Amino acid sequence: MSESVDSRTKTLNFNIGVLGHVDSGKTSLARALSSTASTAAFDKNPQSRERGITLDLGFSSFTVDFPDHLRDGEGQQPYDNLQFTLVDCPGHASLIRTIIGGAQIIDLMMLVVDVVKGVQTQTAECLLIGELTCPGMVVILNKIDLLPPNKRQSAIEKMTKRLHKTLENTRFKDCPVISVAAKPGGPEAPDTEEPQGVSELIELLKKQTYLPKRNPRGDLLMAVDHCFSIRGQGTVMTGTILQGSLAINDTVEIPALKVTKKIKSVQMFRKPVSGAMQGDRVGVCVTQFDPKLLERGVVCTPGSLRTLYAAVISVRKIGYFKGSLSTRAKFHITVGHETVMARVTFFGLPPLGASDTQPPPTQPCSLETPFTFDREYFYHDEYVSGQGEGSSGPDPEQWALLEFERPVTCPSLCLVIGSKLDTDIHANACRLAFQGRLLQGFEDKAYAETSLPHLQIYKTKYKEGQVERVTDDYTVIGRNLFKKETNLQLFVGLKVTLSTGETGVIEGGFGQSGKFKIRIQEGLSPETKQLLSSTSKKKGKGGGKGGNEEECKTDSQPVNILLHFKRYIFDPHKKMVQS
Ligand SMILES: Nc1nc2c(ncn2[C@@H]2O[C@H](COP(=O)(O)OP(=O)(O)OP(=O)(O)O)[C@@H](O)[C@H]2O)c(=O)[nH]1
Repeated sequence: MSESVDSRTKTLNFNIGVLGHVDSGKTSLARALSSTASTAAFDKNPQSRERGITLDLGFSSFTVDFPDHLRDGEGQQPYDNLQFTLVDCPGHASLIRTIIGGAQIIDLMMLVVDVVKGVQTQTAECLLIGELTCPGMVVILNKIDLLPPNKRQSAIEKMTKRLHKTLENTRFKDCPVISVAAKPGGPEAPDTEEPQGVSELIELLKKQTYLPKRNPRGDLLMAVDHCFSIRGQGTVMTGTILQGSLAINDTVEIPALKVTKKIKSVQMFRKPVSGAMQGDRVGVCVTQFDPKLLERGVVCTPGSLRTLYAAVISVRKIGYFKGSLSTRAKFHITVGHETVMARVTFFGLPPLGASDTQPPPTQPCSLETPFTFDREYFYHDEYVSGQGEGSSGPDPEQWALLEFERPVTCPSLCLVIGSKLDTDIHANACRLAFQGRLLQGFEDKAYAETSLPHLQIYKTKYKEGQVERVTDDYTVIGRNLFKKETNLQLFVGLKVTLSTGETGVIEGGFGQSGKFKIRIQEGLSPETKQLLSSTSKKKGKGGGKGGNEEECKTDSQPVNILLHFKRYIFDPHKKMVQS
């Protein structure tokens, strides 16, 4: 390792996400906390300043002494100091895609709540995103200067209690709540006005810091959030290394542009370094390309990411989502760092007793072993289970097939969030619908024919009709099972059961009105014949092959016909199989 890398490894970089409802004071707080601003910190985007809201992720950092509790057993500290990188996420509801992307690179989340307004819609969504993506959280009650001094303490205590109640059923039920005034006096106040509670907050953040797992090995994956060019030098991409490491002279791929580039230099918070690894926030200068082509995206080891047209994911419903998860419906799918529309087919194993032909999968899904589907699975019409509050990890019982509207580039096993972003943002409703992990991706456009030969998703259907009349001891005519327009050919050969116990096989249609002929293999029992003839018996005019035999026509339909079959929702071979 070179000297500069050695000196770099002495600083632990810890990423803190700043999330919360619009205008809760996230940017003000990041500004109050930070000493060193990176390229995009503090709403430098001119449009952002014009609109007074954060439009993109902002990054800034400050360095503190290495916390005592992170020293090893002998009192040695593995790093010289601790650098907090703040990832200021936009609060506006329309920017939720950016928030989800930002949340995936953080080690700790600061949830900023306006102490006067309490938990608002986006506060709740951010809390949920934090639950899905982030190991720890600190709640910041901001704008305490707006509370009258004589009631301040009691108001803070009341709000803290309320928040703990909100967090009761989440992973963050014991998380600390601290109050501050990031910008006392608001926008009109002079910058000389000192923020309140910020040094206490820094102490709290130090206490909450843990040694994040950083692994320099494996393929490189870097989330790029900004891109610009430097005349005469090249194009700089800034972002966070999510996986692996990089070094000067490495060749990296930019999958969105389908190009590879050589790394010319690397910087961490304006200091040149020769390399960086997982968890580090870097600026990487590569050989020139037009920065406008890559506003956001990923950079990786050449060939390590796949472009997927479809995927199978583990899936769990988000308890706060009030809408229905209808299968074959379209959802916004955030997969890795991209959000695209996809058609979603939910499926799971058959409920116990529903089928005796479906053994459980030999290889339950896990984060380590990609899942392969080698048998048929039961299909759920409407996905209803998983009432938990968005806890992470795959649900071994339920999956979904995603068919993307445009191909996505992502790492395997990455987080997937399904949402209904077209829901009215003023509707005060949670838009995040389900979460999961990507288990199997399909790179082939014609995946249904080639890549998914074994995945069949079906639905068990029950239909009930009635015997209309008997034509002979071995044949009855049924009705009310199919519509006039149903293609009866699809049902020929399927087994039916009569409510009197006999079994039969659908032989074909009878006439034009959806009636059908059933062959009773063992023949009708005398009791059934009696039943069918007793209700209302008319002398037939003869018909069918047994034209000379007695024909019975019933008016009150005493004998029902039960048909139980599998209808395939997804089947590359498009066949219909009876269970
Ligand atoms: N009185 C008072 N006003 C504050 C405080 N902190 C922030 N503000 C004001 O609240 C408004 C919003 O602050 P920002 O920091 O832009 O809020 P934000 O959460 O980053 O906003 P978005 O990123 O657009 O969601 C600004 O007018 C700030 O001056 C505070 O502690 N007290």
